[in-house]
Amino acid sequence: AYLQKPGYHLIEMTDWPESDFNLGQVSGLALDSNNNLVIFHRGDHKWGANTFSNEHMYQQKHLGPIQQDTILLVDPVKGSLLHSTGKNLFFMPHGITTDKNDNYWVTDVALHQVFKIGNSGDRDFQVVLGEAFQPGSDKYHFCQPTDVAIDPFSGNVFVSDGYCNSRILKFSPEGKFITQWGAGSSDARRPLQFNIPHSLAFVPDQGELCVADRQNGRIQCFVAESGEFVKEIKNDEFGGEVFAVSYAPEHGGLIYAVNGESEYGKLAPIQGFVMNYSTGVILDTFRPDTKDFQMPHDLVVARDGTVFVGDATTDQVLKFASSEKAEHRSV
Ligand SMILES: O=C(N[C@@H](O)C(=O)O)c1ccccc1
Repeated sequence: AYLQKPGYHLIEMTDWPESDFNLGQVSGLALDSNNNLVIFHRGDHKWGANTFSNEHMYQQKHLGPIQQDTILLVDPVKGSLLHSTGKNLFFMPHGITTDKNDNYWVTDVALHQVFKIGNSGDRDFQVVLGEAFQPGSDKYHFCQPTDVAIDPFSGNVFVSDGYCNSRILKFSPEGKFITQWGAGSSDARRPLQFNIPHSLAFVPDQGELCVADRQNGRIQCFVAESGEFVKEIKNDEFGGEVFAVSYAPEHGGLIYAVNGESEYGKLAPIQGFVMNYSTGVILDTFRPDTKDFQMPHDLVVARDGTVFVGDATTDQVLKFASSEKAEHRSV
């Protein structure tokens, strides 16, 4: 019940991490079944204005795949490196999640593909969806897919597709197409319209899937089984763009989000939000202690309530804990 107590507030743990991970652009974060932190980053590859053609074709194949390990497993308390993998596999990492066997499911916006890989990083992908470097919008092609979420009960796989397709697809655990929903538009009033579905969060206690509808500056939630629209969560404090969303079942259900700088300029401070899932009411906002967020790109919430945020411009992962907990720490 720490949330209801006055004085609850997430503050940055400025002494975390203890190690320097030499991160590139941090695109995705996940947690494994031990609540270890998984970081998906781009090494020396950067997504800039000329990285893709107007037809969404990746322009830097000649650079080859990223030579650094792109998937890091990190101790959430100390911030020490436990394991790293994923070198020579990816060109432009984006989203990452884990399934109940701690396999990694990732998206690569340059490859326009989704992969399931074992956490030992063995090169043999267990599932590959999409055609390498080939954007498309049928059941077998994506266009800059942004994230993956797994239903822990059925093992079904959800893909947010993406920068240039504006839809959600659902696959079986083995990667067999089941269904899809959504359409593209910047019409921020109508349900099922997306303008960059950018991040996914599965809500296990409701059997729902929430989507950060980035350029529409809102979160849309759906029945995971059918894709039926359930609700929209939108707050003026989002300022026009919502980059990432994460869910925690504690305290009746909390949904977390980070916003982004709107294309119309900085309409609101860039920060994290803690919201009551059923009402959408903001319970807390949080931002770094000293340096501002630049492009908070993904976030995850650990079982103990600590929050990790990956920033794709400062190339950092920041850790936040409730001030009460932090006070215990400082004693
Ligand atoms: O949004 C962009 N990138 C981030 O989301 C990301 O790096 O994933 C982007 C869009 C156009 C050009 C360059 C970058």
